Amino acid sequence: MTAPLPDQGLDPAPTLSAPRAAASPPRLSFRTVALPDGLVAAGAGGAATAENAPGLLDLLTGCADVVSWVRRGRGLVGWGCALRLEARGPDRIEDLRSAWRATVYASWWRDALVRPGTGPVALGAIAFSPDSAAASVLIVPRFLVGLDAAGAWLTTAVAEGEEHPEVAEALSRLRPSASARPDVASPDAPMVSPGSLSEADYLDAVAETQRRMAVGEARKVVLARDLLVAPAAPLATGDLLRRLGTAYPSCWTFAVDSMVGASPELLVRLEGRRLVSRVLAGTARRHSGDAASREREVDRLARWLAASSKNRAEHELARDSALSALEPLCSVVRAREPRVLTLPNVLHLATDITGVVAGDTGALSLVRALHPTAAVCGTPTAAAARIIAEVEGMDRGRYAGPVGWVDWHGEGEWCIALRCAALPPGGVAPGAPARVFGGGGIMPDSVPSDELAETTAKMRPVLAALGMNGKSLGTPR
Ligand SMILES: C=C(O[C@H]1C=CC=C(C(=O)O)[C@@H]1O)C(=O)O
Repeated sequence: MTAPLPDQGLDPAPTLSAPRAAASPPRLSFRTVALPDGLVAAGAGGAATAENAPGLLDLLTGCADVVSWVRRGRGLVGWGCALRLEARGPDRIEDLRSAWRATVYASWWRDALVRPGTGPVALGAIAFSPDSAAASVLIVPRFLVGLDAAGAWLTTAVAEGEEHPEVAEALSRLRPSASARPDVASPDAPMVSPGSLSEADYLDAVAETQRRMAVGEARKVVLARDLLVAPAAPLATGDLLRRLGTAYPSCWTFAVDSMVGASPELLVRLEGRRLVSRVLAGTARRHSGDAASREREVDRLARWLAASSKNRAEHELARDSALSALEPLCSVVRAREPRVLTLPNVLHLATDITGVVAGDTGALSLVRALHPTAAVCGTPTAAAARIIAEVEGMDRGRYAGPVGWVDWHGEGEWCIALRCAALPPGGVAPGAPARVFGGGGIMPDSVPSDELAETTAKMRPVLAALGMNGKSLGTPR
């Protein structure tokens, strides 16, 4: 008998509204067990190593309904859904936080490892705007495999009273299914069509935003656009993730509720009482070329970026917004001097922040305080959010919202959902396009055509994973 695909044959998950779950929490049972050494390996981006053990992202080969949180080959991947909590509106983050807390209190678990990511864990994706039609969600996967420096584990989640699957059965689901199609890149280019705004509309939106900034309405506004991209052949979400993880190993390769991407921006990680955050804003676009010219280009761009007054001012506003959100919740918080972060497609100005939280503040409370930073909204926040709503012409859904995971005592790791796409249910295929997002901070002295090129450069990770080659991607200006 062939093993079923990991996301096949599982019962549909119960979906609960977060306020309902907070009032009458579901009772779940979790079980975490250590996995034998060598079963899963930490390949660079989550893909197989020389020893031939599958990487975390290899476990998702051919799968559609998956969750992922992988960086440098370590993290969490899962499939199936034991519980889905949903929230909407201005209180969506607090509603999810209290529903998760109530669920944890009502649940039971066995976890001999007690490490970050073991025991009860939920992965979440939160809408950028309180007015979004998209649900903000926390998902408890039925099977979750984790890998850290000390080894791998498996957590299973079932309703109270149900049997946990045998470890052997769960392990059989870990092996990439023999029936899964190998990930072969299609020779044909994907179909690309404009999303909510054409390129010309986006340039108009930038001009309108700058006009409003000139009369003092805001100092910085982050504007985004979307593209609809359908690959030439069906592409499993797991395969898309593996391509992202391999090309962008230093980013967080995420998948939650059909939002997939490789984000470089850490909104907040809370471990014990210590937090870490990495604010990104200010961008230089990389071009292609041979290895030597790429190296020279990185040096030149890094010097240019560090000296650019427009990018420094844009960065400072994002950094200040994160610091002022964190300060009231921390007994101490410190920011380093900005540095340049180099990624395969772009360079960013980056500020690393560390702190110690006061009281029993959890990761979701920090997320609520931080979102939206001026890296994705602007300054002042309310004015920038209003301009975005009026000028951008689209519902961002979960793009630019928080994405990450939270554990049983409120610790976890959250990024901003950037360099990402919203996939149709069931995954991308010809006729079923992904909605790919890219944005950038507009300043009074921004050059609109540069901002447009920057959005394309930021879409490159996902466009390339969807099969657009260098030529069809164009050379960013
Ligand atoms: C809004 C995005 O990027 C943000 C993060 C880093 C640099 C940014 C910038 O330079 O504009 C943006 O603030 C995006 O990737 O869609």
